[in-house]
Amino acid sequence: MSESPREPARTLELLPAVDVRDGQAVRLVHGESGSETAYGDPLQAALAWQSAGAEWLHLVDLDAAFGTGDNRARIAEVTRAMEIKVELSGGIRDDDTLAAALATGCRRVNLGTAALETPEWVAKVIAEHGDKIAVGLDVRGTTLRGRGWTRDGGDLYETLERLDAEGCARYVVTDINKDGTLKGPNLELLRNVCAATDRPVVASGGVSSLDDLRAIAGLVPEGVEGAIVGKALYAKAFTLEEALEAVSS
Ligand SMILES: O=C(O)c1ccccc1NCC(=O)[C@H](O)[C@H](O)COP(=O)(O)O
Repeated sequence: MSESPREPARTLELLPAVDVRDGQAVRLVHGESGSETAYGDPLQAALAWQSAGAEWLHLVDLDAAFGTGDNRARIAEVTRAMEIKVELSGGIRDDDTLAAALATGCRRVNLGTAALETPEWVAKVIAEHGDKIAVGLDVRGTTLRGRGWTRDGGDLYETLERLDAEGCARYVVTDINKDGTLKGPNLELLRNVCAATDRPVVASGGVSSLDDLRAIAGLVPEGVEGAIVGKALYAKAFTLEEALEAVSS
């Protein structure tokens, strides 16, 4: 085992996103319910990213995140069909939803609201499941947002310090103001989070170009491990093959 939770710097991992609402792959703007653009069958989207060479899939149950139902069966079907690693997000907040998520065979889950509202439970599952648990730090400014990003949930850096102390293995950091906008990632936020923790960070939200991915890849030595890419792939700003090539050196 390495002394630091961070592995030595290496190639940026790319996680194409499939966000599921009402059974369909969609993209939102700023994560806002009602701002959906639909992109069809989530399984077809996921299989396309896998065929294009992805090693990870970021799969989100938006209905579970918003409390408007769930896509549990669809999410399980997609996860089971994947040969690549899957990170599951959205509405995982208690023993039942965590057990259902892990039973799909996903590689890890991303907890958001629970880390803000039920910190004792999150500490317990971090202790039980180790690096199968990541925490999503979804922020506007430095204020965390939960319940599908609709409610304030405390200060980013105070929460990060607490989760670090509890042994959280990694963080998925999203600037909500950038998410789904194609306005570019918040590199300053990523740098600041990397400076505040020794755990790996997965960047999410706003990627619009190959240059954005190269800029995030430039933060690998500071602790960024991966980047989630949603809208840019669906909008065909670049292909996943081009993205993988751009971050491969
Ligand atoms: O991940 C969640 O739990 C979530 C909850 C509520 C709204 C959105 C949520 N996730 C969105 C994503 O993870 C996006 O797929 C990701 O940030 C990609 O963003 P972009 O590249 O800007 O499309």
